[in-house]
Amino acid sequence: MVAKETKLKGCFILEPKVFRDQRGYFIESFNKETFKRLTGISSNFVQDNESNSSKGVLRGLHFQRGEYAQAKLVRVVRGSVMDVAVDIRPNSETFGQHVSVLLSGKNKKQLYIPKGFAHGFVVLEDNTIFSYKCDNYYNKSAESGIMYNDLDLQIDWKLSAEDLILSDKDLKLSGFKDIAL
Ligand SMILES: Cc1cn([C@H]2C[C@H](O)[C@@H](COP(=O)(O)OP(=O)(O)O[C@H]3O[C@@H](C)C(=O)[C@@H](O)[C@H]3O)O2)c(=O)[nH]c1=O
Repeated sequence: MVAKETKLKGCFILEPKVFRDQRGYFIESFNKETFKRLTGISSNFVQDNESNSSKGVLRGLHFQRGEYAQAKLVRVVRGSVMDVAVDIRPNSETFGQHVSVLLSGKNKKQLYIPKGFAHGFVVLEDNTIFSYKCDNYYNKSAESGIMYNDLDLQIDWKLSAEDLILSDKDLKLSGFKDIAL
């Protein structure tokens, strides 16, 4: 496993070592000790999630408020996405900035998104399986989000707006300036 911090402090791209043989491949998708050694972060993941999406699906930008905030370790098992993490930590030097990373079943990259970020992804291939760990439980009443195309965030989602598929909930999210932090 190798890890590299992004321009956003505490947000890391990780690449597991891939063991290939005649049967296929093997990776350690998460190892608490290795993760701590490479990032300095003592993780305490308590929930694993998985979603399957068609090309054009955009999920996000999501976060949970206050004490329910979640750090996430995200990856793609099959297919590909462009994954986006937005720094919404009010006192951060990079407040409002984002990183975009191509995550795919092929490159096996992972993104560690600390608490205090909004997260979303756009799916680039049909039948994409997205898998992630969270260090806090889902809490419906603490759910919040930012509209994916907010002009202040300037995120290039790669696909044109008419090809995107969003949930009704995500189509009603707030603007970046209107989120209560
Ligand atoms: C996220 C989540 C959803 N659900 C339920 C609620 C709802 O009925 C159904 C689908 O939920 P959503 O539409 O919120 O799923 P989705 O849009 O995939 O939400 C996810 O998006 C990405 C970008 C994230 O960062 C995640 O943290 C999460 O917010 O699943 C849970 O039971 N547990 C969970 O942890």
